[in-house]
Amino acid sequence: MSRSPTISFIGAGNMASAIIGGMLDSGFQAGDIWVSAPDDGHLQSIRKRFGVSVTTDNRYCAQQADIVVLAVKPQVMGDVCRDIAPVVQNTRPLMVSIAAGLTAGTLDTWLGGGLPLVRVMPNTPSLVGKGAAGLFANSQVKDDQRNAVQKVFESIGSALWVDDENLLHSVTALSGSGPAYFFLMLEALESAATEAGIESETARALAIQTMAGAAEMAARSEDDPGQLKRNVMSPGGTTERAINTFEEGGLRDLVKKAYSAAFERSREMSRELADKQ
Ligand SMILES: NC(=O)C1=CN([C@@H]2O[C@H](COP(=O)(O)OP(=O)(O)OC[C@H]3O[C@@H](n4cnc5c(N)ncnc54)[C@H](O)[C@@H]3O)[C@@H](O)[C@H]2O)C=CC1
Ligand SMILES: O=C(O)[C@@H]1CCC=N1
Repeated sequence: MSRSPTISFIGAGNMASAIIGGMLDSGFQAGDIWVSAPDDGHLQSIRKRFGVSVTTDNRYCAQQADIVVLAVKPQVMGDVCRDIAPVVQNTRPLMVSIAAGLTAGTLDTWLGGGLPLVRVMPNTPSLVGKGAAGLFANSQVKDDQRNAVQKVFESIGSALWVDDENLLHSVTALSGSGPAYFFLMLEALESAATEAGIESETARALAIQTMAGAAEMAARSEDDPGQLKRNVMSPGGTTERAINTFEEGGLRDLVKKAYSAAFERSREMSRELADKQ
């Protein structure tokens, strides 16, 4: 693929929008991108927002592409794959699935077998070029295809390959679902501060800047997060009180439980969805 690849997205929702928005910001061309979905608000909004080509015909969309990104909910993936299978068996693009839980083996069966397929677990901060994605390639994927998909996901954040597909359950529980964990923390902080009397806009701005600043420091610092935390905790001061409150309230156990719940749900989905569709 020496020219820019044509990339088709099947599905026009949150994650497709985040990836496309990030790609366009980093220099990919709207003219190289196709999107298909039922004629709903998603499809129209993606067309208006990004100027990409859209269609309600998944087969036509898939036919345009060197890379087909499957960006529908796992529950409808079986129908979508079986519908486009005759087309992609003929054109043989690189297939990329971003669905949680669905294994490369299940997808390959639905797509008629033998196609190069990469599973990616991305996340929504891809929209602002700060995504974190885990990638797994099946044995049909050639080096140039691996490089092409890496280029897409590196253009919107970091892209790390895993050799064992099972590790994608962990990636899902960590960085796939992870943005929501931090948004929850923002919500909770904002509401605590608002109840204590700060205007909600001010509270939100301070909380967001604090989270962004802490993340940037953790990324740049040679100290581990524990040390960075201790640097804020003046003995007998305010942070110490708050951190003790978190520890006594069992925050670490709660985080472990939430992580395991997401991990187990990812495994459960791979079994359930393979049987059902
Ligand atoms: N939202 C997130 O943070 C992440 C989502 N994912 C995965 O991305 C995939 C999409 O998730 P979201 O974007 O959040 O869902 P969404 O519900 O926002 O988008 C799904 C899209 O699929 C379209 N669609 C429904 N039926 C279709 C069909 N038969 N043919 C073509 N398009 C169809 C809908 O119109 C919609 O545009 C899921 O498989 C999910 O597991 C992966 C990582 C993160
Ligand atoms: O909640 C979900 O199932 C998807 C996968 C990771 C983030 N959203």
